[in-house]
Amino acid sequence: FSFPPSFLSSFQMDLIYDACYWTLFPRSFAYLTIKDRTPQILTKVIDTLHRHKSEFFEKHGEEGVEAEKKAISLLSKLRNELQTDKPIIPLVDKCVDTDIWNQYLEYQRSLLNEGDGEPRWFFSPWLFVECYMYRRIHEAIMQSPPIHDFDVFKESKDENFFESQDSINALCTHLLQLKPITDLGEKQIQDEFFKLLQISLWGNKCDLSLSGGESSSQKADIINSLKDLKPFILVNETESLWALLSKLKKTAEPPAVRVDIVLDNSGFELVTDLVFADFLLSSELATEIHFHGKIIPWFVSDVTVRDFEWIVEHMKGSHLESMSACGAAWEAYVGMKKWVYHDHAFWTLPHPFCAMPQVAPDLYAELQKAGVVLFKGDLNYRKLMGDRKWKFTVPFHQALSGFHPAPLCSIRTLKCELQVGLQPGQAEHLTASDPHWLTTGKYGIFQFDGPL
Ligand SMILES: O=P(O)(O)OC[C@@]1(O)O[C@H](CO)[C@@H](O)[C@@H]1O
Ligand SMILES: [Mn+2]
Repeated sequence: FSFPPSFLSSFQMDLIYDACYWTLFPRSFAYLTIKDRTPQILTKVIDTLHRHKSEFFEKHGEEGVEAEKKAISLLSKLRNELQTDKPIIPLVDKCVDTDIWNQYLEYQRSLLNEGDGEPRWFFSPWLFVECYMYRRIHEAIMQSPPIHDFDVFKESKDENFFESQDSINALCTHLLQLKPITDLGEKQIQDEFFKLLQISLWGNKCDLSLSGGESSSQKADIINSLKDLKPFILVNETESLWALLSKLKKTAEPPAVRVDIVLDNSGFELVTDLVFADFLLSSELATEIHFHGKIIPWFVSDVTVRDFEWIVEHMKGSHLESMSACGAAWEAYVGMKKWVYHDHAFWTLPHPFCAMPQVAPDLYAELQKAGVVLFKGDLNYRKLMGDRKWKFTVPFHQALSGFHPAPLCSIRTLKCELQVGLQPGQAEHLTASDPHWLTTGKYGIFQFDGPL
């Protein structure tokens, strides 16, 4: 396709360029994601369906095999649309979010109307097309009953969990050794708080969409690596979170502190989040934890309710003692409603979070009940920041564009070109020493936006 597209005036080009990350700029990370990574993920999905053919037959007979063929043909069509830069077409399924998706596509169209342009795969905001791709995978499966609830990414998520067993067990052993946590001194509780928070941060390295669906499990000894990893935390505002939680513990009236965690990836990362959540309860820094996950398979490794339940169950059933002890405790937390799992269609829409009060007021009201909300991962960061091309030194609060349901934190490793809240010169310095610092997941941030 021609670049830059001939129907755009240079004024429109400037507007688009400034607004957010677009897929049209060759060599940008956004462009490469759509060009290389997403077709690879689609091919893997098709292959997964192929490999489950006999399972579909055993379960559903000939109908199952027909459904598998249908899903594969829809997915091949999708891959072809992407690779030949076709226009983005409306969804045709009938899910709770179908209309909102199609309205959003209409809105994208209206932005380009003047130049008679149309949103296409390589001519759209990156966040929009990338989310759309996963929504179309879901549509293909949904339209292929009786295999409509097959999770095409389940296998890789479960594999990540099994491959990380040793690290998981070491982490659980560490947590159990601290108990009863209320017997520890204040200083030790604080040290462990920072430690487990950093583990949850580095757990975010293990996502499967950056690796094109290839295995990305945790094999190293994470607890003993924290010291070496510390210099890679570019913004570290963990002290502010500690200060807020210790204050709430002393002053909350009635004495209840709710912490919400907007989850990212299943497998090792989810376990690090659950270990931290367990620590918050056991140290009485929080009295209830609310988790938020996705309603459909998303960005390969993101947590759905099935993954959440599967992990707790497999932890409990593990032959490794520490894992099974943690699994049993976690199942009990769920039973006592000290741990509550939520999901909401908003998390799998393409909207930035500043649109939440309008698009999903119920979810916004839910988050307002929290003492603090922790957002895990890179995609949540992109949505918090509206996937806009902010200057590196813009304050985190400003880039949130008014999104502030409660005090909040972002805990993410850097996997896209977006980063705010850096010191003047910090980005330039990083670029000089490590040109790919923004996209490899090697660096992390812990950013905090304080009380209302
Ligand atoms: O949200 P996560 O799991 O931390 O990361 C998801 C992610 O790998 O997907 C996109 C690339 O396809 C990137 O924006 C981002 O790095
Ligand atoms: Mn993810």
